[in-house]
Amino acid sequence: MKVLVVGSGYVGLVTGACLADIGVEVCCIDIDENKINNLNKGILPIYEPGLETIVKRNVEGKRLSFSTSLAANIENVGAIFIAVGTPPGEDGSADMRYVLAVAKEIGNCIKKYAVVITKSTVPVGSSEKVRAAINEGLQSNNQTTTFDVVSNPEFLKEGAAIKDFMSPDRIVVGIDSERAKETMDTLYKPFLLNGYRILYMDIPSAEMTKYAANAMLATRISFMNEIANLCEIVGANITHVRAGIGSDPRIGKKFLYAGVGYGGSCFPKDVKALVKTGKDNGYNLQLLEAVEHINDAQKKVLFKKITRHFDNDIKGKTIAVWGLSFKPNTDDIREAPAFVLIEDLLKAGAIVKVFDPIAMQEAKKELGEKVTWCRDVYETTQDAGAIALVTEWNEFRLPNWQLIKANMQTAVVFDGRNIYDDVFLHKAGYCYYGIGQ
Ligand SMILES: NC(=O)C1=CN([C@@H]2O[C@H](COP(=O)(O)OP(=O)(O)OC[C@H]3O[C@@H](n4cnc5c(N)ncnc54)[C@H](O)[C@@H]3O)[C@@H](O)[C@H]2O)C=CC1
Ligand SMILES: O=C(O)[C@H]1O[C@H](OP(=O)(O)OP(=O)(O)OC[C@H]2O[C@@H](n3ccc(=O)[nH]c3=O)[C@H](O)[C@@H]2O)[C@H](O)[C@@H](O)[C@@H]1O
Repeated sequence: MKVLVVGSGYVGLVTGACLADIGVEVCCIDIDENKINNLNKGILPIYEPGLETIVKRNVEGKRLSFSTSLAANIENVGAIFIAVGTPPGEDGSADMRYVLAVAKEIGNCIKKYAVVITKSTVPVGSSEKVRAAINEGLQSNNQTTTFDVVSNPEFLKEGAAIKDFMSPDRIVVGIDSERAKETMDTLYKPFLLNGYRILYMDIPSAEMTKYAANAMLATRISFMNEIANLCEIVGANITHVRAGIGSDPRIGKKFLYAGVGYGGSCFPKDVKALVKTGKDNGYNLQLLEAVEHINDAQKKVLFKKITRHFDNDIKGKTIAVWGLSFKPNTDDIREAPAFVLIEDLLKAGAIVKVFDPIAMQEAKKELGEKVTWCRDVYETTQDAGAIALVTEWNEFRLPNWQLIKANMQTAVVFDGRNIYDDVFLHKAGYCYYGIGQ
């Protein structure tokens, strides 16, 4: 089957590359000419472990191509994935403009039955809007081509996207036609070697499942951050508490790490969008409003600890910030907690030296000359009064603490992800602050 993937960002590229890798003929479309030109030269717009190899293999195998034109590539296509962005609008709702523009374009040029699959994260009711936009395109061209719409939200995590796509826990498919189900079975069954995990359901339930999943995960994180903050006040340790509650299988071990708040392109925007969907329907999602407020406050926790340690005077002090991406193994800096910390440090008059193994190029676009860009963690600590660990990259886990201490004016570590052993660092002569301990 020939497939189009519209939107060659994170989700579009991973979807296109993974489908090509099982033998499907895929063309990835994007309106960003620069992105497509680069992809045609083998330059990827994102850093994602393993993706470059798969893209290269399938381009060479002539199963994967890139283009700016949907119309020029639509002939004999059996399925079209819509994987464009749905950023937050000013009122927090998901901005559907890009999805609907693609739907209309599909209506303008589709000549043969195809299944139109929404992979972008979209609010309940959006698939009907997609259907209407395709029909609008068809009518304005006096066409009567038949098509089906399907909701197929994506659950991949950045940094582990290939594994998540190739070996998914589940594939959620919202559907209202048997013919479309055949297409979805054909495309997805090859990925389900370890059992049958396509969950078919009605379209609104599939759309809601995506938001409910992200909102649940965000809730767990805010919950743990609140408990961590209370642990600090009452003298408990969140690391022990996490182990204690996580070993109950009803709770589970994953996604219980307290830290500096969740970031990324999805949790913040999807929680906001779900709250807005509630409001639009006369329902106040109080829990999720609290989840968002707690997260905003948590992004300020390291700054508060730093200023408290230095008696509210960090003017002229150098602070070494380790990690800029919103989590390790990605260069994505969207809503990354590091930027909230850096802005607060700069406002308070601190000198900020930063290092990230992958995200520096992206971060430079945001921060310009406001901070000192360093080649490694050691350079950040030259004359520094403190280290603030924000992103838990592997290479930050066991640096040469002796060397670092010799560089620093005062040996203080603020560990925003609880990756260091406080006893070990105390012995090494450091003053250590974690989260919730
Ligand atoms: N990034 C992630 O890890 C995940 C994202 N999602 C959802 O998937 C959707 C896409 O997210 P990302 O891939 O991160 O976005 P992105 O911003 O990386 O990529 C979107 C791409 O769509 C292109 N585009 C916009 N309008 C277009 C049009 N009319 N025709 C062709 N291309 C067009 C843009 O140029 C851009 O390259 C969002 O709804 C997001 O919530 C879902 C799961 C994971
Ligand atoms: O809809 C999406 O886009 C995706 O959003 C998240 O994936 P992602 O944003 O890539 O990253 P996560 O690994 O979920 O981390 C999100 C944030 O939560 C933080 N986090 C995560 C786990 C934890 O225990 N504690 C914690 O603070 C991370 O540091 C990061 O800032 C979901 O995990 C994916 O399933 C979903 O498909």
